[in-house]
Amino acid sequence: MLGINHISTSQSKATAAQLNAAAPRQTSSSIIKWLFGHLRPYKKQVAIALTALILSSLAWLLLGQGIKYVVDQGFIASNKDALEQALFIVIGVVVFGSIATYFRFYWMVWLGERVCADIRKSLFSHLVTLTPSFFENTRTGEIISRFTSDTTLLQSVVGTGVSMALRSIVMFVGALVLMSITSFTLTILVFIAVPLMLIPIRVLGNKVRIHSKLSQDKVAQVGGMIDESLHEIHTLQAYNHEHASSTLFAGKVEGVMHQARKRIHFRALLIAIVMVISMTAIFIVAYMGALMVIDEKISAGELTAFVFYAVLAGGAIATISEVIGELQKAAGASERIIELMQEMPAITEVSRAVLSEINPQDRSEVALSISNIDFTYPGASIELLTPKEEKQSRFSKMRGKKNTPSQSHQTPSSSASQNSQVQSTNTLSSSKTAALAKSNNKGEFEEGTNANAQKPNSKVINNVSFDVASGKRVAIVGHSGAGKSTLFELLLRFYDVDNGEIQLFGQPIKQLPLHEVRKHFALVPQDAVIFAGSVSENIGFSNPNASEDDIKEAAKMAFADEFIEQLPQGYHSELGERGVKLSGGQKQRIAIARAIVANRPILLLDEATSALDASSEQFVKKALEQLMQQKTTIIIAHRLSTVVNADEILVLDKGNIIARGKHHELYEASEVYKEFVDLQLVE
Ligand SMILES: Nc1ncnc2c1ncn2[C@@H]1O[C@H](COP(=O)(O)OP(=O)(O)OP(=O)(O)O)[C@@H](O)[C@H]1O
Repeated sequence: MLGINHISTSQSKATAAQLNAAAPRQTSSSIIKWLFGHLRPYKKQVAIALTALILSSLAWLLLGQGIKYVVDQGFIASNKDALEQALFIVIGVVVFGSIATYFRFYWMVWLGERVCADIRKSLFSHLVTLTPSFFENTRTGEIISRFTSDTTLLQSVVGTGVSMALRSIVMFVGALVLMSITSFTLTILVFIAVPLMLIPIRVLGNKVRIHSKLSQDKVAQVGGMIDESLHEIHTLQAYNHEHASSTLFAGKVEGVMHQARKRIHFRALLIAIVMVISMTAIFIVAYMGALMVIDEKISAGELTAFVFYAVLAGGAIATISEVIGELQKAAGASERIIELMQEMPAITEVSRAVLSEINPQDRSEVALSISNIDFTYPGASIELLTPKEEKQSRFSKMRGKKNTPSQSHQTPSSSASQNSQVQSTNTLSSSKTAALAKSNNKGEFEEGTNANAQKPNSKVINNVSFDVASGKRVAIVGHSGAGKSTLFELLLRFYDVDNGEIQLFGQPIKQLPLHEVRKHFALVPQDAVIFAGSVSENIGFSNPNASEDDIKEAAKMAFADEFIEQLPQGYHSELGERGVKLSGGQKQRIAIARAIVANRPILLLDEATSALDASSEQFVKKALEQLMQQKTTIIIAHRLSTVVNADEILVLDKGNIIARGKHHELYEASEVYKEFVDLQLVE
């Protein structure tokens, strides 16, 4: 079956930790540069936010002077007029500060949201260019987590965190200056108290951070389990696994709770200790200040203003230390996002300058020409290295060389696939690698056997050659695991062949842009893929220029129009996630209509093996016939009628073409084909 649904939740997938291990570590400055690089297009908004931030901070600092005036000129001098005047000034300052705060808050949070939206957009655009091998080796849950929680973390840090930190820095410096002007002696006293406060902030803050990280990891595991259970709900329920899954889930949630308890404990302790130290320090400073007032060294107003500034400065320090923790978290999140952004597609296009396009007029008689191709899945051969080769491989990796010994025989043109092999080697978990090695060898691989002797068997496609003339129909038959779907993957250039060449209308596909190759193929996988969306959106998915009429026309040709019209909102009916509201045959007809709308010259069809009821079967058969009219078709055949009507049949066995010809010739000439037809093909 063609693995169109590449993202699965297989246990054997590499975790992000393994992915991260392979990626180069980011330095703090590169992370900051990357993050603030996203602010560059919004210089105007940054300027407004910063101006508002400075103005609002100055307003709050000015308030201290207002308080001093109230105390000295109003209270102490018992002057009602001065009190009234001071009241108006203070209210004016408060209103001004509040307006500036509005702008500061609005634009800072706006910038956070903006940066987050931009990062999400570019991350998604990048992810959809990565080749399937990447998604086979990375857990979906991890990618989703980078998308959602990591970008959300950045959003809150850029929006709120940075704003709070900047405001606190301005406040702290301003308060410090005003404190020293008000009373130098008291300022020195405060300076003795500040380090006392910083010690618990540093020690306990570290503990809080460690436990936050651990609890984030545990939350990610919970997310992974929800993702897996809900996607596989049918299997879960069919095996009455609800209770067992719930128990397992409860265990994981309790794990989060346990971790959270430790984090909360340290956080609460931190708050309590900082409170004791800061309040004690303030009271001691206030006491010393009161003594100075009695000795008439400073005025009562000055003391009040001083305490006000000391509280502001203390608050600013607490905020800064909190934000530093947040920034560290954000740095981790940025690093995880940057790693994803730096992940390169395993398939690389040759330089734009030498890329050509296929002119529809120049389409040659031969639509596809496949010559002597070999292919091994990336990473599949690593398990087959001899201990000596493994040692060499590790050594060359340590020295930064990319080639593993098993790749050294490859031609320079296969460098992209070499890169992908190196990537996957780095990221594949050992269980996956072992599984792959086993599957590729069809059980022939045994521990302790000579690895070199096994090497040829790891090839999924072995020296395959065939041509498909324009307008002809080629059927591929073979046992499960013979390599039929892999051939499709190679034609669509999801992977590069290790040796040999594939030509599309006379041009090597490696010389064509990827989109140019793929725009010549319409793919109908065995399991029809339905996206969450309306019927129209699902059919029109393959062609953004398709009109409503084109979509209806295609649905009619695919014998889907009738059942679509019976849906509650016809073509606008929502199909639900993965098309849960449709039957198997209906999904297939939607997929066929999608291929009709695409109107591509070559069809890649993977005939469904799942049994449909007789009338559905007939509809799907007729729909496929419509689709294949006047098209070049390669079809992975599971039905007798398909092979009987094919212009050529290729019999694939363990990656080799072992027989080819028309049905009646092969049935007579090839034992394997005869056996295959008799046992496997349905009427
Ligand atoms: N992404 C992959 N990574 C590693 N090995 C793979 C991958 N996909 C398939 N294989 C292996 O390649 C071999 C050929 O698989 P392929 O899916 O091409 O077979 P198939 O003939 O289409 O089988 P089926 O009829 O069961 O779909 C199998 O041994 C399979 O285990």
